[in-house]
Amino acid sequence: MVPCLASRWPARLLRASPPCWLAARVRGTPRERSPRPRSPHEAGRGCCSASGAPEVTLTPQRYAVQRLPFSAVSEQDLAAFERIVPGRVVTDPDELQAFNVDWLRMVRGSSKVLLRPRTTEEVSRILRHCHERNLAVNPQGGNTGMVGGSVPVFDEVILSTALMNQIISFHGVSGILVCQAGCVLEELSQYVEARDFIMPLDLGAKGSCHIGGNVATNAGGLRFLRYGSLRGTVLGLEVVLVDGTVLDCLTTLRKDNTGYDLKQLFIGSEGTLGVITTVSILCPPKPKAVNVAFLGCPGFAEVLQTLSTCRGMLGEILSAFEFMDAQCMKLVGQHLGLASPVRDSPFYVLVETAGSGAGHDAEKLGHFLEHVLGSGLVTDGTMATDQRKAQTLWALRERITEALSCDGYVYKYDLSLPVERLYDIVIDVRARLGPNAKNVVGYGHLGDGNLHLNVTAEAFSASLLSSLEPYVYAWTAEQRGSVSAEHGLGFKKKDVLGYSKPPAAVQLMRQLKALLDPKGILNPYKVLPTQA
Ligand SMILES: O=C(O)CC[C@@H](O)C(=O)O
Ligand SMILES: [Zn+2]
Repeated sequence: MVPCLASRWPARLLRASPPCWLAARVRGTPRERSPRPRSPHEAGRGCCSASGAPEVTLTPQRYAVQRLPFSAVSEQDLAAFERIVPGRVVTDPDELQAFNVDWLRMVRGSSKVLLRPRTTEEVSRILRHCHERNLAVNPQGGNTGMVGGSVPVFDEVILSTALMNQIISFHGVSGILVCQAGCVLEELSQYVEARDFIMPLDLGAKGSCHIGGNVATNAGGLRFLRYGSLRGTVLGLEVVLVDGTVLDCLTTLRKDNTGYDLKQLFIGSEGTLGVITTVSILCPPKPKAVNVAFLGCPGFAEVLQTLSTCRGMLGEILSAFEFMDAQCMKLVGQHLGLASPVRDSPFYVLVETAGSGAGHDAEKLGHFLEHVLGSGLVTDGTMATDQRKAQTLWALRERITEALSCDGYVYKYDLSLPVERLYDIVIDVRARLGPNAKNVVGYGHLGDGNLHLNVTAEAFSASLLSSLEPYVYAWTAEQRGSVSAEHGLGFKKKDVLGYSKPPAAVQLMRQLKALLDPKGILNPYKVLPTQA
């Protein structure tokens, strides 16, 4: 058994933490949420022990990366920070540990200082100081990213948005929410749901992730199929530029065609171009009826036909279409003790509908189920109309990441592929690795053409990595897919940008970076490929 160390979390997260066996990171209907997501290493009945796990290897020891010639934080800098954010400068190494290590415990920096501003003005003064002093800065939200973008690589100053957690306004007719970047997604969900709206995005990490981090990484998640990308639902942003300038593009307008849409530069830029401090976002009305069906399919061809049938028969009420293979299901059972109500299928799909008429939706779903069962596309299935059962079904999908982390070292790939080829790469990689891998699994947001290909092994192995990379990236590029569908590039994927973007695009990205951050102090070593 691979030991999973109970990871250290920021105090607010630990306070919110229920006992691990209770804290099912379930999703269910939009009405009720789990208290917080857990690190895979503090979760999972039976899989995690609090002792015996090795310290996470320092990033520069595992990866070839050289510290850039930034200044080191001095006593004078600490005194200046103390004047800007009095009592909110953290230098205690024990406290800093959780902020230096990523959620998956795969990368570790060695920052000596964490700053906790409350206002845009404080962020502006911090950045102005760091810019003048040539100090590198790592903006950090809930630290739930998957690609090592949210923690320092070396000794960057960590700028946490955790205390920037105020809701500024909510408009009950338009559904437009304006809030600070450090608001936790789940808390925003609860706030707008009490007013009959929902957030346009939902993620397994909702209990910890910050809306500013979601926007900075253009997070996808479970509602993408229905409500689309944050690039469409974010209406405005306030961003602090590297020299401390506050860029107020915080419009709440649905339509605004005046010049370049500057906010799009910061959405998905992972904190490398500016620090997002306030977000204006459009929330859809809360659906009145939510149903979840969990189905077993005899093959991937049938999964695809079920998706087409779903689109045709459920139309406007379809709100999620997720798939997972039998290996995923085996791991959630083995490591988390979750039993699937549908068994012995090579593939499973989770279909969610969300609409405004319970009777109408149930009738549509009923006809759909009758059809897919009758035609053999689906061999077995179960349906939930009540919230508790729906949550249990969602947990089978949402907790796969956690189960994988309990299985060993995980090599993660987050690919956009044409749906008809989407599972071929899983079969291919499984054959390629043979017994060198423990498990090779495929799951993800099939409705969005997004595969999560994950490979587990007892421990990190450079030779296994070399069998996977660049093979997986080249395979994806051949299909004109994306090497990062929704997780971003961060530190771990920055050098594979070229598989999804042409040299001219990468060059333009470098020029934008140089324009907005000429000293390169904002989240360095992330997003853009290392230059020779
Ligand atoms: O762990 C992963 O690879 C995927 C995580 C997340 O994007 C999900 O869809 O569950
Ligand atoms: Zn995902």
